[in-house]
Amino acid sequence: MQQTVRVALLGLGTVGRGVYRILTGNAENIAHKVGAPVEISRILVRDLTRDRGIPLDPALLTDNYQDILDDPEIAIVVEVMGGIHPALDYVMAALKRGKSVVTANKDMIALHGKELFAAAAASGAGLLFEGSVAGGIPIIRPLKQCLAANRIQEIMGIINGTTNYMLSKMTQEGVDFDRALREAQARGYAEADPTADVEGLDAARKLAILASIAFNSRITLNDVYVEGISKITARDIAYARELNYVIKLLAIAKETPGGIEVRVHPTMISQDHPLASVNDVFNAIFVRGDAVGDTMFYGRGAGELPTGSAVAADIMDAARHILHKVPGFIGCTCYEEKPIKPMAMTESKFYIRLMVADRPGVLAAIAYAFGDKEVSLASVIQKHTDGDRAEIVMVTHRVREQNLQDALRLVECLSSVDRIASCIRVEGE
Ligand SMILES: NC(=O)C1=CN([C@@H]2O[C@H](COP(=O)(O)OP(=O)(O)OC[C@H]3O[C@@H](n4cnc5c(N)ncnc54)[C@H](OP(=O)(O)O)[C@@H]3O)[C@@H](O)[C@H]2O)C=CC1
Ligand SMILES: N[C@@H](CC=O)C(=O)O
Ligand code: NA
Repeated sequence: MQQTVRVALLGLGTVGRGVYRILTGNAENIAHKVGAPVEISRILVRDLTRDRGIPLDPALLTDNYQDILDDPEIAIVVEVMGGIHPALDYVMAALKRGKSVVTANKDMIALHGKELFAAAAASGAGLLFEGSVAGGIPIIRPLKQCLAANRIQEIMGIINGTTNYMLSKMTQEGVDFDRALREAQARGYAEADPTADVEGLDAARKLAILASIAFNSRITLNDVYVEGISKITARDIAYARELNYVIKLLAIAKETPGGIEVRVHPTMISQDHPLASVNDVFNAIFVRGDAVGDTMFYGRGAGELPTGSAVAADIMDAARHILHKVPGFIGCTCYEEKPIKPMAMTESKFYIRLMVADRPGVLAAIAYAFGDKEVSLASVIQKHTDGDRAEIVMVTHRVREQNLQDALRLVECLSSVDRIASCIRVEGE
């Protein structure tokens, strides 16, 4: 067996603890597979005194990154602290010194991937980020390696564990939004600022990473249309059930003749759809390639050990590359510059819930406004509410986003319409 490969962790929170547990608990198995022992030599944290809840030699801890950067024995830096600064500065500095980097930080990869790949390529260091998308599910490596010979046509999936956990609890147990979020946070699924999860930004960052790899063209967060789940109500969940749908936060990326379509939004899908039964913290990603056809990746999308599993495997890969003195990792593959399709040009079916006056002619006026913008209705449900108000729920046929938004503007102006309570896209039929 060769000499020990030394690793430093930046961060010992949910993911850091998972990586620590796996590298120490499975040390012998890992050493055999790598061909050398892999050992954690240093761990950067903010608070040196906090009880970490794991058997840990306190001498491993430091609050000074220079201790890690200046240690020539440390070959791999594992960034699991999160955020952009100082994580980016630390990772850049490590790559420039020729230390390989493993990270689970999708914020950083989605925003600074290009310069990080350039720095890694310049020094010959590895840069691996399997944990950054869909936690424990292998998806970066399959796209970069196993499916590399394909032209990828479409990616569609559930890629945020927190919101999928929340929507599952809200749908199956009637748990309210705030409690569902608190539970997801207590389980270690949520980001430090959970707004990133509930407003869809975390999924959008992951989709930007996946789409960049899939379509060989740099896609950034700004290119992704994003809507989160904060406006989803118990009423919409109940209507979804009545219509044989379930609501999921879907991430969708497609290569179309009009450009690359990249969007994250709450979506109603049929209860028979394969993604409808993906619940709790589980994620699933459907990938269609021109040669392989349809593939599906499923597993836990967040949490200590599942994410630790992906990060630890990246560490093992980086360690093998170092031992065999080969760069090994696959760098930036964005060799094309493809246009992004404007959201207004995309097409979906829509579920729309309106609060209206309960009087004759209201439905006809609404149907006329939709017809005027070439939006045709597939079904309409009308229910009485208190007094003279009513609730109308409609599902449209497939329509261009621009037409739908134009029609909603007309509907909003009708004196008999109090408000548009919800508008949720319907996919997968
Ligand atoms: N949680 C999950 O399920 C998943 C998370 N990720 C990503 O992994 C990364 C880590 O997430 P997670 O483990 O949940 O985060 P946590 O908040 O649980 O842990 C962050 C750790 O980083 C340390 N840290 C943060 N900032 C600094 C700093 N400036 N200097 C030194 N140490 C610092 C903290 O130290 P201290 O403990 O002293 O405060 C803490 O140990 C993020 O990029 C996240 O997006 C990816 C996939 C899944
Ligand atoms: N907050 C993220 C963590 C994993 O990436 C999620 O909930 O999916
Ligand atoms: Na992953």
